[in-house]
Amino acid sequence: MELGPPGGSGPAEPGPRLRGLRGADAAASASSLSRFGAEAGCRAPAVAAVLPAGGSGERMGVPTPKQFCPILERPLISYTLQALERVSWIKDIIVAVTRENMETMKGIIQRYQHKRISLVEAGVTRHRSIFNGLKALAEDQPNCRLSKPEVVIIHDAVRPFVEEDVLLKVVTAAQEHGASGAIRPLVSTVISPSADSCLDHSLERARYRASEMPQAFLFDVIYDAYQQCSDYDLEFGTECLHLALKYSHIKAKLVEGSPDLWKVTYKRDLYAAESIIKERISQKVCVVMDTKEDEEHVGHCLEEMLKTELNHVKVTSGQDLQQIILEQCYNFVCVNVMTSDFEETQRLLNMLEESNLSILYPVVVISVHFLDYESVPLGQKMEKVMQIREFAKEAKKRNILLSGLLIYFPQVENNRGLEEQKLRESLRQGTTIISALIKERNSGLIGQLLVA
Ligand SMILES: Nc1ccn([C@@H]2O[C@H](COP(=O)(O)OP(=O)(O)OP(=O)(O)O)[C@@H](O)[C@H]2O)c(=O)n1
Ligand SMILES: O=P(O)(O)OC[C@@H](O)[C@@H](O)[C@@H](O)CO
Repeated sequence: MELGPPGGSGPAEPGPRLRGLRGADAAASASSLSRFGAEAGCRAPAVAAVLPAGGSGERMGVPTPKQFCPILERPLISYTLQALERVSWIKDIIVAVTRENMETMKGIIQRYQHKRISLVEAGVTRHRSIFNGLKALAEDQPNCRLSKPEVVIIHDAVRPFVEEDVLLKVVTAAQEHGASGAIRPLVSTVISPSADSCLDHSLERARYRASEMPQAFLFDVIYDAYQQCSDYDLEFGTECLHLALKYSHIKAKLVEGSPDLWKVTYKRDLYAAESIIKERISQKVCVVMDTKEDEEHVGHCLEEMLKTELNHVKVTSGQDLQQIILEQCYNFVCVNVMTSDFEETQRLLNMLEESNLSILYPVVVISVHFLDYESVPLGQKMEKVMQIREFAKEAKKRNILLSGLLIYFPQVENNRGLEEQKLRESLRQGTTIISALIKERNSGLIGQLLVA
């Protein structure tokens, strides 16, 4: 049993954070449990979490255990850790991993700056892994440096989409009832096959629920249950709530969970998880441009068109860029009018590097150049614009996906009406390209110069 850095028993740190961001959501999170405590007339409980992460992921059908499979080049388990670290009232997070994966796990903790994590050795079954995690928190263990919690959350490491509200619900229900677990409606009907694989009977689906995670327990309830557990239960059991009922005679309070609580089990689940993450980080876009320009400025035209494709488009000239980065916007459109220089874009890339923003998620940066590439031969500008490939190689090392986009901006007024129509068409095409780059986050397009 190997515990991680002593930081686990220290004050709650909100995990990976952007430089300069006070734990705003950490403060909000801390108040949620203490607020509950006040309303319920009791003090907020000390809470720890145990994450079983010692499986081999056979049903995923790939050599890498699914908890370490990458999503947007980051291991799945890191998303789950991040979700729990957002909750500042969870003081310690115990992760059970196999001895052979211990170094991998330590590398993930270091690279993604996870906090409050302690590692224990997993067991040969999920229940044994959970039991090892609980032992690390029990005070009756030698070399125990973690304080015993009043309430312990148990959550599969391969369920990355867990929010504070459901954690708060199961913890407060466990405080009152001794145990609690998230449930979801069944999608398929449960049937019982006969010995010759024919239908024996089926269950009335509406009367049953799927047991999901997170679950929470008064620590002594679940620890006593595991200590009394039969080897059969430890070997073949899959339900912690059942152990609390069978050995501690506690009937868990069931809490309706959200659809996102599902467990990543098959390869399709990994694709689904990646789509959800991409969708979440593609919502906010920041357009960096000279806002002193008048409303007719092409940058504002682009802004208006982007608003038809993307939900939250924010424009800045640069002053509040630091705050926008702190608010975790992962998509930036840098507008350059009649120049193929990259000063503005380079300035943005430098700020992003200093912020650590791209540690957890790939940041998309699109360097947009409004150029009259019909009347002015591109050759005069290509050598500059082609620098984007070099910039993009360096940016990729920092998980920043940089692409270039040329938007036609006619300067010779032969036929005003036709030129304006061409500009609108190019703006529309440019908007479609920007939206696709943000939503797809395809690292295969970095350094490419796209033409609208
Ligand atoms: N000996 C084990 C087996 C499973 N788990 C963990 O329990 C969680 C849920 O288990 P499951 O989805 O069954 O994971 P695997 O056992 O890895 O999957 P499979 O059954 O497909 O091999 C996972 O986070 C898994 O890593 C564990 O800590 N120790
Ligand atoms: O490890 P398995 O995937 O076999 O089973 C785990 C699930 O049973 C478990 O996560 C929920 O049902 C809640 O107990």
